[in-house]
Amino acid sequence: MSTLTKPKFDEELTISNDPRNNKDTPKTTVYDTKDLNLWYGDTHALKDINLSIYEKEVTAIIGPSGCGKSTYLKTLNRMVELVPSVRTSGMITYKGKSVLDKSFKVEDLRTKVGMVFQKPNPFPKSIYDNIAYGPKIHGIRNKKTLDEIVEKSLRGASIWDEVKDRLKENAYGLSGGQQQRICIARCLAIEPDVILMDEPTSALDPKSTLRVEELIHELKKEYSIIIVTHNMQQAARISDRTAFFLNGEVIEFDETDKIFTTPTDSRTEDYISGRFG
Ligand SMILES: Nc1ncnc2c1ncn2[C@@H]1O[C@H](COP(=O)(O)OP(=O)(O)OP(=O)(O)O)[C@@H](O)[C@H]1O
Repeated sequence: MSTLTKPKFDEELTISNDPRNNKDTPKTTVYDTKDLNLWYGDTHALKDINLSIYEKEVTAIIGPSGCGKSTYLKTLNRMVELVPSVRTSGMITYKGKSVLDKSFKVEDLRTKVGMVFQKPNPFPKSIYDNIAYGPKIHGIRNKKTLDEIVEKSLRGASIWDEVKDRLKENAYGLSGGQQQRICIARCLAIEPDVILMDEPTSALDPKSTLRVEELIHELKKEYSIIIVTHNMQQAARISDRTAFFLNGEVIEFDETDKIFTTPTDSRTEDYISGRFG
């Protein structure tokens, strides 16, 4: 069987006392998905999805094109509602609250759940204003508070040192990799619990990809991260758990090491060893 080994970041070797590494410690879930189905008109895009997303972990979603990865991610923050033909059944809870229930205000959900997209999409504004935008919308006007949020968010996204002397410059003047970290900083500025990432490095060069992967590894100390990726080495490198989607179904969901070394389902094995997809 061809499998991928999971290279360790240096730091992982030093956190063996972390209670999250103790298999006997019950983990807290942020999202629970039960029997979720989703249709775009007649297209049955998600079928009986059951998944738990654990706090302060990186969960990777892998699978071939069109298997429903992005749809699932966009269901978690209700972006999928923007498509008029969408229908759902089943249940998603975020910290016990029913996400798909219309009484859960989408604005409240989005202050807790940030999203980073495949293509870096900074606003055509200064670096500073990109980060301050969300907090301003939430009513923060005090310049000193905004300055602090901007610095903290840019530091959190590992880009402060690169941009601290050019905060008034347009974010479009940055490289693609820097723009993506600005988008991550913009997401951190609203102090979310969860960060959804839809192929966040697929438009980046290998060096920028590594920076973002290292950043994700840092961010999971504070945030729960769900990442859709086509890059199986990336999933193996950075995630704690992996869900393998195929034709709208979750075929297997387990600890990443298990998925990439001893998968239970032969379809998972075929996919991770490159036999299809
Ligand atoms: N807005 C939409 N309207 C109708 N069908 C859609 C829409 N978006 C996605 N679909 C369909 O839903 C299914 C799942 O698509 P989705 O984009 O979630 O897959 P994916 O696994 O993220 O694919 P990729 O890896 O190519 O991004 C596909 O059959 C797709 O054609």
